[in-house]
Amino acid sequence: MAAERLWVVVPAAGRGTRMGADRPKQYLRLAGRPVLEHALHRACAHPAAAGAVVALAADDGGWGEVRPPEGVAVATVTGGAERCDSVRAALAALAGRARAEDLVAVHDAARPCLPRRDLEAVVAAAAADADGALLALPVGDTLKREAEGRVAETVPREGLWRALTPQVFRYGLLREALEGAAGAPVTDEAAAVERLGRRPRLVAGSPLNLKITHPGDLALAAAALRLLEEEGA
Ligand SMILES: Nc1ccn([C@@H]2O[C@H](COP(=O)(O)OP(=O)(O)OP(=O)(O)O)[C@@H](O)[C@H]2O)c(=O)n1
Ligand SMILES: C[C@](O)(CO)[C@H](O)COP(=O)(O)O
Repeated sequence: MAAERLWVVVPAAGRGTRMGADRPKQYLRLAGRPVLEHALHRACAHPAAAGAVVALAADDGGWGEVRPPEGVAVATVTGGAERCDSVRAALAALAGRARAEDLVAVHDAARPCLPRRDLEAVVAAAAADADGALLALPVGDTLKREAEGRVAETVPREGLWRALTPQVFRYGLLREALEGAAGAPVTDEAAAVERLGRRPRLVAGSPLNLKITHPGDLALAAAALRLLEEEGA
């Protein structure tokens, strides 16, 4: 990859309500360290990483426990009501430092098990594609739509993928997309970019890169992290 510059944005301003823990899930412990620390370090483990911005809740009480990644300066910004608002705030904080042609990787604080090879693959894909790229997984289960606790319909799964993160785009494109999507119900960066008529590339990622969302996910993430660390991945 030519001499690209990569900025890392980590939205970490959520409440983790679906987790139902005694603190926001990004501050639960995995291998003795905050979930957010694992996610941040793994998202910054790319040689082109020039800096990172982490979006925190206004009343965040845990950031002080997070050790900074080596060799990557990390700034913090106050996040917003929705994930897209937090990412938008982090992008605004990069104004004046990030050039329009720089790459930005947005990675959930709730995804602590990002394999290095997946980070490198999605960044390389975005560097080679003007529409950007995101890690994703093809749906492998039969999908049902629920209504009142029963099956309403079976949803055809052909061609369906689950979006993961990092999602990687050129800074100028991503800022334009998210500014233009203000108020729209976009739940990931790709959806905002798609609204501009772009078609980001899907990069098959590891199922270990799960988002800690529900109570059972923490144990899964602990097992996934052990696997990654055993493999040196
Ligand atoms: N206003 C928000 C909402 C979410 N996030 C971040 O976006 C990521 C993915 O969001 P999600 O899994 O939905 O986290 P929460 O919103 O905390 O979870 P919940 O919906 O269960 O409250 C998380 O790292 C979360 O911290 C954020 O930065 N700002
Ligand atoms: C960005 C994301 O992780 C891709 O699957 C997902 O959209 C986050 O959604 P959430 O509802 O904010 O967890």
